[in-house]
Amino acid sequence: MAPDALTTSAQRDYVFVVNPSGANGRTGQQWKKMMPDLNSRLGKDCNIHEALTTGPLHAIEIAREAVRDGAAAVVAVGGDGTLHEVLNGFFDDGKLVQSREGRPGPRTALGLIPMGTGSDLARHFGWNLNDRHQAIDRLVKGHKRRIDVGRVQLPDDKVDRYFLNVASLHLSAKAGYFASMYKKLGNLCYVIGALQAFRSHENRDLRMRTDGGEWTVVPKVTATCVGNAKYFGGGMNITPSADPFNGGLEVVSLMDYKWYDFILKMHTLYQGTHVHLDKVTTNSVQTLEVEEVENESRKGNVFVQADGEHLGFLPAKFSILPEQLDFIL
Ligand SMILES: Nc1ncnc2c1ncn2[C@@H]1O[C@H](COP(=O)(O)OP(=O)(O)OP(=O)(O)O)[C@@H](O)[C@H]1O
Repeated sequence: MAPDALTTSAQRDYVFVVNPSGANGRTGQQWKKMMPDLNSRLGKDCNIHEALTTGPLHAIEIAREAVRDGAAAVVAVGGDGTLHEVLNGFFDDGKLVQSREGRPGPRTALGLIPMGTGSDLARHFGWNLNDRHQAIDRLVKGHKRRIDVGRVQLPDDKVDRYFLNVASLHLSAKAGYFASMYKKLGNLCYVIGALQAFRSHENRDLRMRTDGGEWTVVPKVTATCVGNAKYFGGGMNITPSADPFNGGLEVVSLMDYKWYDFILKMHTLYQGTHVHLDKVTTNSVQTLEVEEVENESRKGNVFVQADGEHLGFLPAKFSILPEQLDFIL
């Protein structure tokens, strides 16, 4: 990774966006422990910049500034929520952010040191969770691959949102919304979130269309999950055929699930075998649009999430943007 003579200083900048509150504060502690090793192994070839977030959405601003400055890489240090925010910093006003001077040369790459509660993207790649030596090895090797990015558009929200893992709607999105309130309890937060979401849940008929085709009414939807990668909810293999390098999204819908279905079939969600069951459909798409059925009395309360972050409510459009970024593998 020796810098060549034409490389500017900014093009050697590695900006680490650290959420000190991630994983109930463990991210901040682990980050401090790994700094000496990181400096000694990466510091001779790169300028290491540490940026601690001060609250929600701050990581978006830090990442956007770093990309504008032409940094070599922006590395999210934390969970999927921090990665989600850093990813969103690569985009502005519906487009990829360009470096200020439109400098030729290497584009800013996206990296991840997974230190969150769920760390579901790390599971997709089979990385050891919270293994800081392995994470530093990856950065030192610097192997990159163009990765697809998922996009969610909510008409009421002027800002598009981007995701790497899984976006979803209805029960799973509501469960994620509640789970985020119980992160102090570690992975148990997902179980409590699901129980709380179920209390007020009702399966709903929803209108959907894929790839700009005909609208159809899908009956009694419990949850629809749109995967760029496989995992959500701290290890559920919800979209088991999803691949962030194949230019498509895997859509999995659970229909007419009752509370006891989750108890009896929970293990299939972790194994990824639920897609072979009745009441589950799976589909490979480029775009999916979903809206509520007209004339329903209960409107406006179908939750939408991406990468575990609550985005809002239906209607929503999900699409794939192939090969958007260099991702450090
Ligand atoms: N300094 C901060 N103080 C409080 N919250 C923060 C801060 N910085 C970021 N956040 C918020 O913390 C949330 C969760 O962060 P993160 O994803 O890193 O950890 P996690 O939730 O423990 O892990 P995972 O998402 O993998 O389950 C994000 O939604 C982010 O907006």
